[in-house]
Amino acid sequence: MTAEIEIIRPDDWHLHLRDGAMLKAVAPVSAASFSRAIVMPNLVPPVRTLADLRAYRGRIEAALPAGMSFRPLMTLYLTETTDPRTITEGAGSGELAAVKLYPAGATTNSDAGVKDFSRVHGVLEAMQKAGVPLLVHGEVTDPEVDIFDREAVFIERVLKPLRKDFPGLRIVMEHITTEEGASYVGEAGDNLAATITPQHLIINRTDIFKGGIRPHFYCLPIAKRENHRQALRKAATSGSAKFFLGTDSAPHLSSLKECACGCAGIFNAPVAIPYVAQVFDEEDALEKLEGFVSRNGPAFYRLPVNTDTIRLRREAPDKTVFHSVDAGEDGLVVVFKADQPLMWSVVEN
Ligand SMILES: NC(=O)N[C@@H](CC(=O)O)C(=O)O
Ligand SMILES: [Zn+2]
Ligand SMILES: [Zn+2]
Repeated sequence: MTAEIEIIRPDDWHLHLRDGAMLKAVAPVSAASFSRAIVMPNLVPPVRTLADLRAYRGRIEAALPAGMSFRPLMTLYLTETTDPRTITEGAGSGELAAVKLYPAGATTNSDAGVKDFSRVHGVLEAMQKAGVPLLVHGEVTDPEVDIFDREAVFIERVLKPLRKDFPGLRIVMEHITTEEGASYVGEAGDNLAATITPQHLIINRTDIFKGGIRPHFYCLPIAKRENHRQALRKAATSGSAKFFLGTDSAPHLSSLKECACGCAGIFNAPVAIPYVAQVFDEEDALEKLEGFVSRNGPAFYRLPVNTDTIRLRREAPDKTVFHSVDAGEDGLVVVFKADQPLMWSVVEN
């Protein structure tokens, strides 16, 4: 049955735009659906200084088609040598939206991340004071810890002690994938929130191996068992303002995913909103969709909600399918669930 809803234009609170030809290919795709995005700093080399951040913001703006309004919210990559004065200055000028913590080696392009947390205490203090959110890739890197347990162990070993040492620090646990993550965030105070991706609401770990290995379902943190997917759906549709959409759209060339040692990252920018709408529809929670995609994120980041709206339509099933985006000479980026018909689509206003 056809249905149509109108919601405030969404934002994406966790996005990888990359650089160069890839940036030019993917930035317009995100800008078509989202008004703003928190842009991840894991370039090679990472975005470490305010000069890096300004230059990268300029390249993003240059990659957007004329007349397309899209505001990149810029982040810095936390390293053991980040200068606390950078935080104070970036927060003061309004250029710095957040700082990203990657435990060294946890995920794609995280080699410059933090190994010894005692070395970033000064920076975290400056962030706490200035109210700058810390965004965490919440997985331990201890090779002894099973990949499916790394998020739950991170909460115990890193997040709990960190929150004790910095009770006023505002933290977003990025791309949560577990029951433990959802309940820890759900029960915590107002200064802890979480992003949830479309893929973790849709696939579980069995899907990664259905009929053969599916490289385009591989991202980090890796999808977990079905009970975890259910817990994430419950959290996202609960109406709690602590959970909001971060697509973690993370484009990699298909040649680097469909190979013997494929990279982690799912590219979902063209289909993120249709899939999230489908999830909320399946959960009978369409009235909560606007909170999750358009209201809870700005509330946490202390920004106004967007003033324009988008319309979403359910057709049964919609004929729209997305296969890939052309990243120039280097090749293609395959879209999440490529070639599958979408149940929902964004219609022009
Ligand atoms: N999610 C991923 O699997 N990959 C991301 C990094 C990240 O968000 O951890 C990437 O940059 O490719
Ligand atoms: Zn991550
Ligand atoms: Zn990411």
